Amino acid sequence: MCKHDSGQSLDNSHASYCAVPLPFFRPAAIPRCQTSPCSAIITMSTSEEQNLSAHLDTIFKQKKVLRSVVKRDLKSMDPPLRSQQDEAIQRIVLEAPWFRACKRLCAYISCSALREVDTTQILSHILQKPSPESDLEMRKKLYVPRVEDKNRNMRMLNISSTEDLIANSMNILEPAPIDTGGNDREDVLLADEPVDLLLLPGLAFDKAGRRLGRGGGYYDTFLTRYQERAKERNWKQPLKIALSYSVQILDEGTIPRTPNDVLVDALVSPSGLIPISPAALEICH
Ligand SMILES: Nc1nc2c(c(=O)[nH]1)N(C=O)[C@@H](CNc1ccc(C(=O)N[C@@H](CCC(=O)O)C(=O)O)cc1)CN2
Ligand SMILES: Nc1ncnc2c1ncn2[C@@H]1O[C@H](COP(=O)(O)OP(=O)(O)OP(=O)(O)O)[C@@H](O)[C@H]1O
Repeated sequence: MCKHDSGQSLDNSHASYCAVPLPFFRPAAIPRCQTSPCSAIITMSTSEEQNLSAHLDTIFKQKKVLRSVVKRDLKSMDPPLRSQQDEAIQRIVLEAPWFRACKRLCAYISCSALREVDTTQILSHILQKPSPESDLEMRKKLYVPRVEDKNRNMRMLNISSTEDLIANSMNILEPAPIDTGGNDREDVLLADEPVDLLLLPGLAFDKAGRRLGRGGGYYDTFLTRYQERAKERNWKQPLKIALSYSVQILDEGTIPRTPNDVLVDALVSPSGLIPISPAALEICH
């Protein structure tokens, strides 16, 4: 479990769930994890189930409203300011000791139509062809997202070149499941070695680690699965670092949260790294 410097719990099962507390809502009755067997059988009466479902509906509606507000703000961002922030964020990542030291990572392929923080320079840096004198040890292994279906299933597959990418139906570049040699690409959830770092996209964030995604549940599902695997194998948990324009950082308490929402460890904004969890505070020292 992570603790804020304020002492607030960052454990996904214990932190507060939503912006608007509802008196009938009983967090203890919520299944903690829907992707792995639960240790306790939770029984709810029909009326409790109805209350829970109504409560979750309210949160999803609040998220939907917030998404449209943030999308509007992103749309009205001045293009030169956006480029300046894209540059600053990528420079901060590329120069950071936690990025330089990382050996394996998952990162998103930014989509300009979605007005996401650009990752082009970060990806080019990782994928650049090694010169004869460059140290092979310095190379990083990169995994990028591939949406498998509309049921929250997303895999992170290994690529070694941007030529491995093709646009999907949402016009986001992603890898084909088979490489040019006819082999299955390595799936990070099946890999024998852990990743150190996850660079995450999102629509909005706060300084308590909350993250508002695009509503597909892909990232929260993937993060839960990966963290379970790391726990089973006694691996160090990777740092979850989200890249955010200034306008995407909202006041604490504004982003509604359900039990499935995974908190991030830190944000990179144009003004620098914003550490949130103890693991992130550690990398600052
Ligand atoms: N660059 C990038 N890759 C990613 C994600 C992402 O957020 N960014 N994903 C993260 O999950 C997954 C894809 N999920 C996506 C979910 C929604 C939309 C999208 O276009 N949403 C529209 C709204 C569509 C609607 O409401 O019907 C939008 O946000 O404007 C795109 C990707 C995997 N790859
Ligand atoms: N770990 C999970 N297990 C089961 N369902 C999940 C999980 N994570 C999210 N979901 C479901 O996915 C749907 C979308 O969730 P939500 O609106 O919170 O997505 P999001 O956080 O915006 O998207 P993303 O996770 O892709 O960034 C919801 O129905 C939610 O209950």
